[in-house]
Amino acid sequence: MKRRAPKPGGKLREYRIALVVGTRPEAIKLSPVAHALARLGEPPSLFVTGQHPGLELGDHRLQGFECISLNCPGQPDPVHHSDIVRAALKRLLPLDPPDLLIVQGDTSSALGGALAARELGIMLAHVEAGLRTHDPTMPWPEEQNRVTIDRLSDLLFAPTSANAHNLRRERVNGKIHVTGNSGMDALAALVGPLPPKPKRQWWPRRRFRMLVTCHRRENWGAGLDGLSEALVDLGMKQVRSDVLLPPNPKITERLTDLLGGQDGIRLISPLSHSATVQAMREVDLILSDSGGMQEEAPALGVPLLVLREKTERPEALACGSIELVGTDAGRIVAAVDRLRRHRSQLRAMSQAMLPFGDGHSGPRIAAHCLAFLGSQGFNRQTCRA
Ligand SMILES: CC(=O)N[C@H]1[C@@H](OP(=O)(O)OP(=O)(O)OC[C@H]2O[C@@H](n3ccc(=O)[nH]c3=O)[C@H](O)[C@@H]2O)O[C@H](CO)[C@@H](O)[C@@H]1O
Repeated sequence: MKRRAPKPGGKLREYRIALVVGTRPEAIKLSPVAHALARLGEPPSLFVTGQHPGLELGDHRLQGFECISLNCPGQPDPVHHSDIVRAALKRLLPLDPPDLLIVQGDTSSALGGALAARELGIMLAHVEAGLRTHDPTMPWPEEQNRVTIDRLSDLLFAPTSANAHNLRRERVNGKIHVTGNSGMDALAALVGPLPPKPKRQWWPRRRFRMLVTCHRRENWGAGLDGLSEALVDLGMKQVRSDVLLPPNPKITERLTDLLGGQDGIRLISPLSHSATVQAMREVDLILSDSGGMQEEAPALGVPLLVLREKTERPEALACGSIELVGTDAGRIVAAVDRLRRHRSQLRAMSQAMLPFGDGHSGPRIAAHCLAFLGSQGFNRQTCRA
C-alpha cells in the first residue's frame, strides 16, 4: 500500500485517517466528513468495500481521495458480508495502519470495519451513533449493527441529543459528541442553505403526486405486496406514483412484476442523489422506508409516510413531518386519502424543519477527530520539503 506524500505547503503534524464506505448512503454521509478533514489538511483515505457494487465515488465528490477497493459485494446474508469485510480489512489495515478508522451508520460494511479496527487495536469513530428503534429485529440487522458498533467505538458522533441520550443510557465507553447528521451537509451542498425555499406547487391544479421507495429487508415479502396493492388502488383514484427502484435487482424484479404497466404508476431506475432530492421536492407526498429520506424530507418541507412500524428517527415524528403507516394496503390508502382530503394536515406536515442538524456537521466531526487524535498523543511529525 502506498504511503501518502506530504501535502504541498505541508503541516508539521499529519494524522492518518481512513473511512469505510460500502453503500450509497454511506458515501452521501461520509463525503462531507472527508471534505471537512481535507480542508483541515488531513485528507482521509477510503476503504471501499463494494457492498453496493455500482457505487460511483465521483457521484458523491469522493473521487479525489486515495482509495482501496476490498471487492466484497453485498451478500444475501448480511452477517456473512460483515465477516468478509472484517477479514479483508484485517489483511489490509496492518500494512499501513491508520491512526483512526471512521465508519458510518449501520451497514454490514460499517460493522465489518468496526470489528476489524477493534481486533487490530486501531482507534474507531462512528458517524451517526446512537440511533435506536430499541427492537433488535427491526430493522435487522441494522439495529444490532448500531448497538455493536457503538459499543466498540472510541468516538461517537450522535446526530441529535436524543441519540446521545441512548448512548449514555447504554453506558458506552467512547467519547460522545452531538454533531447533527452529515446527511444534512450533503443536502445543503445540493440545495443551498437549509431549509431551502419550497419548489413544488400545491396540487389541486394537477394530479396528486407521490414519490415512493421501499427496499428494507423486512418489507421484501408481504410489505411489497401491501404497498403495491395500495398504489394500484390510489392510481385508480387519480393519484400518480413515481416508484424509485432500489439498487437491489431482486426488489426491482418484484416491484416490476407487481406494478409494471399499472395506471398512474411509473417505475424509475435508481437516481443520482441530486436527481433524487429534486424528485423529492416536486411531489406532494413521499412514501418510503428509507432512513436517509426520513431526515431529508423534513428539511425539504415534504411530508413523508414511513412504510415501517418503528423508526430510529423519532425527532422527525415529533416535529410532525413524518408519520408511521407500515405496509398494510388499507392503512396506506387511508393515510393518503386523509391527507388529500384535509389539506391543512398536509400543509402542517410540509413545514420545513431541521431536527437532524443545520448542514455543518462535517466540520464539527472533523474537528473532534483531530482534537481526539491530538489528545491521544498521536503527533506524527512530517517535515516540509
Ligand atoms: C433505516 C436504516 O436503517 N437506514 C440506514 C441505511 O440507509 P437508508 O435507509 O437511508 O438507505 P437508502 O438506500 O434509502 O439511501 C438513502 C439516501 O439515498 C438517496 N437516494 C435514494 C434513492 C435513489 O435512487 N438515489 C439516491 O441518491 C436518498 O436521497 C438518501 O440520501 O444505511 C445508512 C448508511 O449507514 C444509515 O445511515 C441508515 O440509518
